[in-house]
Parts: sequence; C-alpha cells; structure tokens
Amino acid sequence: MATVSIPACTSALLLDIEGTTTPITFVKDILFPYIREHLEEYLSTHWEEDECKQDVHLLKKQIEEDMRQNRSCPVHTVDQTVHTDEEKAIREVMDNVLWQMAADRKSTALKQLQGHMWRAAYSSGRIKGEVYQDVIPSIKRWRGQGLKVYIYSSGSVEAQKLLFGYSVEGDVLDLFDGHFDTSIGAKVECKSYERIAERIGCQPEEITFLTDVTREAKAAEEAGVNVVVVVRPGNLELTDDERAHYDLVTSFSQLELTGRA
Ligand SMILES: CSCCC(=O)C(=O)COP(=O)(O)O
Ligand SMILES: [Mg+2]
Repeated sequence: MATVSIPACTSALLLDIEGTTTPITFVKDILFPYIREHLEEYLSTHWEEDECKQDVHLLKKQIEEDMRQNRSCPVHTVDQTVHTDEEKAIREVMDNVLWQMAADRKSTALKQLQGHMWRAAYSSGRIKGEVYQDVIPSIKRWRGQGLKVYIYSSGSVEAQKLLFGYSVEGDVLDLFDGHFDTSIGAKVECKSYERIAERIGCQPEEITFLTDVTREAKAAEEAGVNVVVVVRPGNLELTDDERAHYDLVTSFSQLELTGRA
C-alpha cells in the first residue's frame, strides 16, 4: 500500500470515528438499533431523573431552533395508546429522536441522549466498541514518535469514551490525549478546528485530521489543518475531484511522519 506523508510539523493527530477508526456498519447496525429498541423503556424509566430531564430540555431547545430555522420536523400523529401527559410527552420526545436518527442528524442534543443510553449497553458487555485492526497499532506508533492523539466525533465525548473504554481491543482510552464533540462546534465549520487547535495549545498547521467526510475535511483545511481522507468499506463514494484533491488512505498504517523515524 502506498504511504502518505504527514507534515514533519505535525504534533497532533485528530481522528474522526464513524467511517475512520470504526466501521459505519457498527454505528448503523449496532449502536442506532440499540437506541431504537430501548428508547421508550429508557425514557419511561429515567423520566424523572435530572440527567434525563436535561437531555429532554436540550432536545426541546433543538426543536425550537429547528422551527426558527424552518427546518422540517416530525409530524406528531395522535396516538390513542397514550393517556397521561407524561406518556404524551415521552411519545413526542421519541418521535423527535427517531426522526433525527432517520435523518442522521448530528445534533448535540441527540448525541448527548444517545451517549447516556449506550452506557448500559457497554457496561453490561452487550456492545463492544469496534475499531479497525490498523487503528490501535498505528496510534501506538504515532505516540512512540511523540505525537498527541485526539478524537473529534459527532458522537458525544461520553459515547467516544464508552466506545474506546469498552472496545474489542479492551480499554484503550489511555491512548488518547483528549476528546472533542459537537459542543465545540459542528464538524463542517472551520471555526471548530480553530477552537480545537486553541484547546490543544498548538497551531492548526500542526494538526493532521483524519476523516471520511470531505465536508469536514474542507472545513478543517480552511482552518489550516492538514487533512487525510479515510476510505473504508461502506463509506460514501468520493467524487473524482475529491479523489484528486485529498490524500487518501485505506489504512492508518499508510501514514508516515516525514522527517521522523
Ligand atoms: C462515538 S460512537 C457514536 C457515533 C455517532 O453517533 C456519530 O454520529 C459518529 O459520527 P462521526 O463524527 O464520528 O463520523
Ligand atoms: Mg465519520
């Protein structure tokens, strides 16, 4: 496999998760179906708890924002099976969460609730975080070369820590120097990468960002971050222009730090 050089000035790798460290199928076929299967039970069980109330509050603020932005939103069908105000309120939250997931929305509100729900799935051993075989050895190699390694995912920081804390390779959380999610900004916004560089304490040019999504790569490039697009099975097909523009890897093992052993 051809090697792809990353600049010698790189001091930090920033890694996306879905489609980059982890198969898209793990999110679509394992994580999301778990949410759909357990959503009603979870909301009914935790409805009066502060954490769940905060999640619901954030979702309602997202609904208000979507309405202000004239974004489409779920049509609430009159559900004869619900009788109490609480049941009605739970049904409305369920409608919105399932609608957001069907649209693969990356709202912080949705991702926060998902992270709270996946906690039980991981800690019970029902779900293990999937990572491609090339990921852990490459991260260990980069760290041996003095690089820092961070995660930037639409999944909440809690969801990230669950995935890598209960991964198929065991608890590998100690390989990461930090985690960012959309609370620092959307992944398709240039400013998010400027904020991440500031938070890490380096120049954007010192970061190399690995992602499967070219809209994210474009935003990172605009901030001065070096980017490599990761091509994994099931990822969205790239256009000819995208293939011509970006460095591409199918495995993290292809990445070589220029000017370092
Ligand atoms: C952290 S596991 C949950 C992943 C998730 O919900 C998601 O949307 C991943 O998006 P990414 O930005 O990592 O491609
Ligand atoms: Mg991704």
